[in-house]
Amino acid sequence: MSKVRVYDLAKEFGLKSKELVDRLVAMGYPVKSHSSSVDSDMAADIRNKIKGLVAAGVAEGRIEMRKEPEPAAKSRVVVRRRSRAEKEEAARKQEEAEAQAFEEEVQALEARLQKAGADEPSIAEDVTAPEPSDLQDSEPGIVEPDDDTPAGEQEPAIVVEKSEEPAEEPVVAEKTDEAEVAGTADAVPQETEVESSPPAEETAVADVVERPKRLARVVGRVVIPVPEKRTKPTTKPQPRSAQPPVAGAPVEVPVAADDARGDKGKKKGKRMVAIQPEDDEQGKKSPVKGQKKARGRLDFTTDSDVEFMRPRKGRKKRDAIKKDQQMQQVADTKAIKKRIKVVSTISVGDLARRMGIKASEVISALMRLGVLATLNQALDVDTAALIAADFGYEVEQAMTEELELEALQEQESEMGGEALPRPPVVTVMGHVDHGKTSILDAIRKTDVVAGEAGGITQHIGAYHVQSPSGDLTFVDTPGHAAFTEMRSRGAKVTDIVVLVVAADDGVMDQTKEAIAHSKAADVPIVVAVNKIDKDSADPERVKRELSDFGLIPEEWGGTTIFCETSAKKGIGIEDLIESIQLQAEILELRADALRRAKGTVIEAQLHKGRGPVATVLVQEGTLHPGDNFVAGNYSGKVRTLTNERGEQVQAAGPSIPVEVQGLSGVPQAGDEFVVLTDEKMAKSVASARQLKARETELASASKVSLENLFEKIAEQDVKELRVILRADVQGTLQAFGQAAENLSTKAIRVRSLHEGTGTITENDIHLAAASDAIIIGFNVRPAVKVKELAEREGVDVRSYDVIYHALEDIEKAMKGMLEPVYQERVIGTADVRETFQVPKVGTVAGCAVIAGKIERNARVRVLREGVVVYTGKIGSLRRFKDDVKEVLTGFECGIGVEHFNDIKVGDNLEAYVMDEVEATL
Ligand SMILES: Nc1nc2c(ncn2[C@@H]2O[C@H](COP(=O)(O)OP(=O)(O)OP(=O)(O)O)[C@@H](O)[C@H]2O)c(=O)[nH]1
Repeated sequence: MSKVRVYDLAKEFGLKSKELVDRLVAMGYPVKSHSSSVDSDMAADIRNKIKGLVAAGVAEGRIEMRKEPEPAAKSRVVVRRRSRAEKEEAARKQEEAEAQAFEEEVQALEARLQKAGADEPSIAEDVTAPEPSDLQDSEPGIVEPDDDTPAGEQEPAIVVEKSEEPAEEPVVAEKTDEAEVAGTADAVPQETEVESSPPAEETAVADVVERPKRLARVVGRVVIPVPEKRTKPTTKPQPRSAQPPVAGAPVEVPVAADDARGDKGKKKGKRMVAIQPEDDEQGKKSPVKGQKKARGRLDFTTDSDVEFMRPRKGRKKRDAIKKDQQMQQVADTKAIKKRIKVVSTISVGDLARRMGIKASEVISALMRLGVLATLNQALDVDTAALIAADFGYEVEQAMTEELELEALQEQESEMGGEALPRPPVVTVMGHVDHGKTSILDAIRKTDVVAGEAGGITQHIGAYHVQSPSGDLTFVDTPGHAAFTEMRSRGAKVTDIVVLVVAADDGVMDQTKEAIAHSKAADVPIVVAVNKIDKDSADPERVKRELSDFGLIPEEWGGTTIFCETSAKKGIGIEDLIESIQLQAEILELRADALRRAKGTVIEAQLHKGRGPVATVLVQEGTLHPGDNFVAGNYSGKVRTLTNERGEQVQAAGPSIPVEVQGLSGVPQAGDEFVVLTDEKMAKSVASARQLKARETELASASKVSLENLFEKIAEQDVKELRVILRADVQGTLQAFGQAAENLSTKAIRVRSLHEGTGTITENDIHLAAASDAIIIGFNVRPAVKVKELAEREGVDVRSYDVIYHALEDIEKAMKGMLEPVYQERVIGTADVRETFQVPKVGTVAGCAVIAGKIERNARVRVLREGVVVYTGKIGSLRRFKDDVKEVLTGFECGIGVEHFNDIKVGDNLEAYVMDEVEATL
């Protein structure tokens, strides 16, 4: 009997596989995942039932989505929209409830308005004049009756409304006659569109809903004290009451309108109007006031703005208040010299130094506040301010640029257009020679565009493939080290990992590492069992082996998609691409293409002729030439955008990688790339970041270590102690892994993130740094380079020779009782270049000191390929024939190791001393 896969059924109905699985499970069908199979009878039965459901869903979707009719929507999309429609419905109801509350307030206010005097213009009178200036000012008019002051004195408040809340203006336009409103250029038609979409009876309700909300906000605004300086343009609001324009007022309005059009024109249609206002909103530093007004007006014309304008306005208002307060403070605080600027955190030691007092005094002050702090502990601005106040200092939050950027990002995500499906970003990983490159090549061959244009001509670290089975973007980083290094910089670029495993070779070391790295990053894996064309291929074995790592094939009841491929013969490549798309569908990858671009630097370099260039993967929005941006610590303006085929492009949307020219420096892979409103902002954010980078370097972020583990548990910073294990033999790993996990308590779980035999590698350090893990090695020692990296990254690397000691240390650390009395300090490393047999003495190693120094009295470890083969003391240290006390880097010497004669050429000798460590508080 033929079998049908669930995802094929899903495709038939245009449903998402996940959704269909959920439905089928709810209906009691024995399916587990999208690739479960059902026999043809059951499939027919399902088809019947689902047909009915989908039809109902379509109808429902249409009814609910009448506001946003979309031509030729597939039934699959309709089902998604249905749930959105439900959400909208809920949101609408909530709004109505809110609106009712506002309505009551408004009624009360209107009653007061009537009492206050008939001479003031009513709302209706206000809006009879269709001129933009009238529209702008009509809202403030509502509050005038509350104020008994003459017109001239009321105006400052009105001016504030105009400059702070321009977006509200069309609210009143809504209430005006349609014919008149049509005259107000671009501001109104779209607004009308929004309001006109609901059925006729709802429109009336909508009016009621909208109006009181805005009135209520206006009332709130009047309460805000208006600073004196804002009384300047007193004449502006006068034409509001349909009087002949007074000098000044009409000037403002045309400027506004012109600006709005001019601004649009400038963008040459690059961005849609929905984006435009955001652009402008950020232009708050703009010296031209009129511009701001125009922007506000534009804001409101976008149909989707109605929802999100409120929070933005709130923020704007708060910002304005904050600014005013800050300005007042400037005058007040000039007298106070004792000021400390803090970016985001300051260490206890630093704070003490800046106040010129002892660190212990700061620590005692913190204790009085109930905070137990160490010298290097970072204090946030608030805590630092509290402590500093005790000593007569003020702490000021520095780097407002970064905060502004945060606010901008928040706004962007709030206001953007619709989040639409985007292509998945894929990284291919696997063991050496299992066929990563071959699979990538095979996939690239399916690219329809590259096929026509002569293929991918340029290596830019990431490329986009448009295959008939769907679009994909590959991030072609060299292995998982780069992948994890980027993650350690906070960048999440990859959506899906394709794990290539050769069917004739099975799971190997790097396969395991790739699994560990993907899991730590929480990225789903699609397995490509490659080389199935080979006689020795055994795909079942690969499945069995991968199951041990939690990658269980769907046919065995798991959730991992396995594809059998032969990159060489082009078998299964289409299936692989489809599976990736399927996984992407499950992840519901979406992005808003209309907002300002935001992405991640994949790689960057200094090019001889072109200066700094960076490959950027756009993750949100659309990037255009001319955009001002900040990438890591550098700013810039996009000069050119180049795709993977070496062609210059005018736009790059979500999931599209492009090479960007126009940077002021070389950012790092994994740095965030954000488009900002203007060059000035980009520059100030970049310089603030450079400052912060310097500070952070000094404060060196505290990662988890056994020493600070207890502290971190107490602060609830850490819920699990992640450990990466390395040992000389497999048996130790198993024994320790098990015993360590058994140490888990309610407060903290011990979790082994990755285990491997052999020496500690740079990859281990990257993984530990990105995952906040510690590294424990048994009889293995990291190489000098690896050790330096660990120091730079602040990763705690501990070496033990007995499992019991390691377990004891972890247990003590968990209880906060770890008090190291002695701490090992490596003082130097030497390479063994030759060996000599000296009668009565034994083997002497002819060495070159490659790092630090070797001291006669030091202890020494003999390492062979990173594995400790002996630990003991230095027996003799000679330069030529003389006994010496120490030998420095770059010099040669003879070293004898006490009671050890098995030294071989190529061994490393690591000299170390044990320092006594004072017990910490
Ligand atoms: N028979 C067979 N050979 C394959 C297949 N895929 C790749 N190979 C061969 O396997 C070898 C290694 O393939 P690569 O694609 O270079 O493997 P890789 O994983 O990228 O290797 P590294 O870049 O060294 O990590 C090459 O000789 C390929 O021709 C396949 O499907 N079948």
